[in-house]
Amino acid sequence: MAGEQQHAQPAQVPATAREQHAQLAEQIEEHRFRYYVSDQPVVSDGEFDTLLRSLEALEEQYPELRTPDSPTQKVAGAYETEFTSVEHRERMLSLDNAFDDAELAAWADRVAKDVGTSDYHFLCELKVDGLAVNLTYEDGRLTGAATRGDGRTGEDITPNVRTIAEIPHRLKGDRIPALVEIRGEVFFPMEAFEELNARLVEAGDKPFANPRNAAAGSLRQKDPRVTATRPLHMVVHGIGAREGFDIDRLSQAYELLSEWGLPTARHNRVVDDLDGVREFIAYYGENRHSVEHEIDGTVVKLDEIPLQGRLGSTSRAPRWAIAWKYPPEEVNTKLVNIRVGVGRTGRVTPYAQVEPVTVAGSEVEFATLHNQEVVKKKGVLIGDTVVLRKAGDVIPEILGPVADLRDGTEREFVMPAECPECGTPLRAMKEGDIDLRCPNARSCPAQLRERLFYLAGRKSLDIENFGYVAAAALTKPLEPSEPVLADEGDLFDLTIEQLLPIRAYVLDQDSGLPKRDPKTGEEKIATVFANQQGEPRKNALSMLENIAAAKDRPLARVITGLSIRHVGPVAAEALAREFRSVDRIEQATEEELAATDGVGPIIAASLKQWFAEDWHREILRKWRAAGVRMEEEGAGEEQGPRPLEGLTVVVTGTLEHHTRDGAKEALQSRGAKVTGSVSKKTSFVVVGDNPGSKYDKAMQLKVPVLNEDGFAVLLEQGPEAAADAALPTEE
Ligand SMILES: NC(=O)c1ccc[n+]([C@@H]2O[C@H](COP(=O)([O-])OP(=O)(O)OC[C@H]3O[C@@H](n4cnc5c(N)ncnc54)[C@H](O)[C@@H]3O)[C@@H](O)[C@H]2O)c1
Ligand SMILES: [Zn+2]
Repeated sequence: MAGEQQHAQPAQVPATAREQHAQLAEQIEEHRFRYYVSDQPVVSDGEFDTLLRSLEALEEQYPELRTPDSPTQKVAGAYETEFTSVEHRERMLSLDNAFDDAELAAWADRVAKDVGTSDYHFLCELKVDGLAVNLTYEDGRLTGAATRGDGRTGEDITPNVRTIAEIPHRLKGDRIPALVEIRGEVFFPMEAFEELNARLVEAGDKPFANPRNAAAGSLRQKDPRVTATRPLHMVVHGIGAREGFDIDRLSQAYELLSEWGLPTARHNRVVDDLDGVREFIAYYGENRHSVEHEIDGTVVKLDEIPLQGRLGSTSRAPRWAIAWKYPPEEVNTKLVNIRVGVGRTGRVTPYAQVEPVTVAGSEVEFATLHNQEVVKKKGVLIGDTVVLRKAGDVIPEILGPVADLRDGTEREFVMPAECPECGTPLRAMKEGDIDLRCPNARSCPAQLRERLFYLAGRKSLDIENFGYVAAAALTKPLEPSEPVLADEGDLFDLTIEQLLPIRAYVLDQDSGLPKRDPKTGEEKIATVFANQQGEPRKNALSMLENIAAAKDRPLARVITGLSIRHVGPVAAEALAREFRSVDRIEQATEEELAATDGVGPIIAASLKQWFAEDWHREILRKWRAAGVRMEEEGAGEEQGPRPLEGLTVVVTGTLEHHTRDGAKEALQSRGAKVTGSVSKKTSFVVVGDNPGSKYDKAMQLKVPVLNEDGFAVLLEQGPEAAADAALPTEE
């Protein structure tokens, strides 16, 4: 017997290991209590799993420590709580995990060996991140609902579960069994999470750290009326005890359950072999966020129910199923500070600075907080331990605080009254705006820096060697005392002599904060444009060359570079196309601007406001004097004729001698309008290779179709000659 063995060789387990085991076990039990009973865990799942794995490793080394009451051997959750306990007819188990492909393959091998047939299938399911519940239906009526508890006995939460709209009080259809236990996961939708926390904070209650805790906390309410106000959902993922209901395959059972009106999963897949399983795992690893609930892994099950019985279960988990965990997207970290950043348009946004952590494969130090209202709604305090989430390519965000770890030193964030970069008092620009802005648009170093960086970027003038560090050095140097640029007006007149003496912080583009030396921790300062001998750096010289070359960029890019609110590349393109010069945009009335395709009233108003500022017009004057393009070639009355004026042309398919944009520009510069869809009003459709449905449409509507040769005729000789060169239309 195990007990006797322990007695026989007590010396084999060193006292330190025994002590370590006891300590770990106690910690784990405490975390489980916080997780399953208080719904307020203080460590992340990842940290918890690490503790549990350390315990397992210790027991691997000293098997005597693996007693039946070790946390590794039990389904967690046997606690005295305020709910009445209720016995499950069949045990509710946990799941064993596979953390890599070898563990998954080992599980599949064991199944193959023990199952005694080669005729079986794997059912792949998503692992829903919520809390497990058991529903008991007798003669089709919901007669009880319980949490998992220790797997044998759970908490009676029947009145609470009855408030969940998706869960039928009565099963519908025929073949309703005398008894069936339904197992599933209750979850809280991510979209509703922030709103719930906002409500809790406003009422002076503790916010939840993440949606999983919100689900558990909402369901396990003393007053079911509170549960009723929470948007809980459920996904069914198993069956327990049953009478008068026999079925061969779990996947088929789900179909039946669905007919009875139960919320079954939509993403399950039955596969023949391990490769099929791997594919499913890989697919949802990539598409984790295409699902309506949070998932923390996938669950692979033997689909044949009689074979499940043959494999049986351990004290904690079935042998016929295994969970594959995806890397956690949530970690706990300390909210060191809430800072505010100033954007290109002066918008001041708070963001979180956290103790650096690695999550979803990258190191995170900053997370967005959007605005001061969001900070309040999330209920986070500076100094809190917080749950940080980094999902895929999405910007890291803070979900909520771990309120149970507060020690009273945490403090509320107060939105500063003044711009952190230039000291100007902040204000909302319009009544009802949540966002505060720095009104010092012209020379606020932060705003000018962001504008310059944008102007030098891909979407605008695309100036190589002109990056964030240069933009910062030109606008907020340590030396000389005055920045070289007070606004973007003098950009094209910069000289190397002006640049050489500049010393400035080397700024990080994501945070706008000085980068630090990894060794000393000191903020980096550099003569950005000169080397140690005081000679120009190569980058500085090419930056100046590239600035000069940028004077000749197309008009639309110049307009984009002015950072006029709401005027991005698309609107700039529309403006350049319609007005063909900055002067004409300035002279146009608001109505004319608003009537332009792709512009509209908001942009029109914004343009009018922009041109009303003296310093803006001064920028234009200086740029013009420096030789920056202010009009499209061929613009203005005195310029050549517009031979294609009045024509509407569609270009489709791949042309040999023109890019799509090139073809468009060639047409537009001659006055034609280029559109994306063919109608009766279309004058010509230009087709290249693989033209697709637009070609068919043109044929249908008998719109003249030009191949590339015909297109050349149109450009060179005009519409009449082109009509003769059109392809024959089928009758
Ligand atoms: N942060 C903490 O302090 C803390 C404490 C305790 C536990 N935890 C976390 O809880 C989890 C461990 O809990 P566990 O032992 O219940 O194991 P588990 O959650 O890893 O797996 C078992 C559970 O998965 C659920 N499940 C979801 N989708 C399923 C599906 N399609 N088919 C079958 N079951 C499905 C079931 O409810 C089942 O009970 C870990 O993620 C752990 O990190 C965290
Ligand atoms: Zn400012």
